[in-house]
Amino acid sequence: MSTVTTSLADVASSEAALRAFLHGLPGVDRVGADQRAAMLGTRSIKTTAKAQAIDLAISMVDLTTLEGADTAGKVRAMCAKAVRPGGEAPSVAAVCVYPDLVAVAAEALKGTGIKVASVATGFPSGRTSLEVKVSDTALAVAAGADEIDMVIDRGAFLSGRYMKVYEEIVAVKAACGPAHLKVILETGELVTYDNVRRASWLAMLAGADFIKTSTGKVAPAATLPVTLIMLEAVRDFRDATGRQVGVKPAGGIRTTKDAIKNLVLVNETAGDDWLTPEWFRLGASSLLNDLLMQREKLATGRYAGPDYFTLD
Ligand SMILES: O=C[C@H](O)COP(=O)(O)O
Repeated sequence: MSTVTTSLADVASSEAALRAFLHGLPGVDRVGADQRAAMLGTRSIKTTAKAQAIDLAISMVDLTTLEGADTAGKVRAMCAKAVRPGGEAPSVAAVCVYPDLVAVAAEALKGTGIKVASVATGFPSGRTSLEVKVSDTALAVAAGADEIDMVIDRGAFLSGRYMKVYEEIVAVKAACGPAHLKVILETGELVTYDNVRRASWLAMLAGADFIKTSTGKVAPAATLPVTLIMLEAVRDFRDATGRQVGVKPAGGIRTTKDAIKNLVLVNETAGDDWLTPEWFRLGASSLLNDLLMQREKLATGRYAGPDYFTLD
């Protein structure tokens, strides 16, 4: 049952209306969120369910490299891994790179069905003009990006200039054209859980197709309580508007245990409508290796040799 009952039609008609709506959202019970996330994180699952969960998690991975030292060769190698991770494992959902490497990834993934995601809008700080953000986005889409992972203006958000944040998301969404837009809230900088809920709603009201926790450059990144709050937000947003929005925790998700905790959180919070790569992604640079290692262990009873793929 949605916790939001006001009409959303005029919510963004003015700064005052937007502020009133966002500050009118129910407050987040911090202790409750931490406790619920911790409790869900303790859920164990049966072996067969674990094998299925591992393959589902693999299919949800946005395999990511976002380093200044990235090269075309590294991206091509990562794309090969994305297509055939190993054994009978499924392909990942997407490859996520910087804008200047989108063309390399698009070429490498042509015809595979794996999406090309590009960060944009002055990632990771976002500290640049809207003109540059829109241009950054348009160039990434023109180079072949199917998805854009943008960052919000955290300075504007934290100083209560919500309309600036809203209007930037609207402008970047327009520049995306056919590409899907993931909006990175950088929750590690938002200070409170109430701000995570507000930023989630702000991004969805502005047209986000996905809301994403983090750039992976700020700690803490994808914590379970934050992901829980964002899953509650997309659930309530769909109840209120009928539109489904995806969730992507990213940053610091390293182990199969982390991944399965996230899947339990999705199922128990938003429901199984989100338990697909279309509506839930795991943004990670090294998680895939552990998923493959645990997959091998489940299948053969032993860990494979040291020839696992590393992005480093
Ligand atoms: O968007 C994805 C993140 O940058 C990946 O973070 P990670 O390197 O901690 O897995």
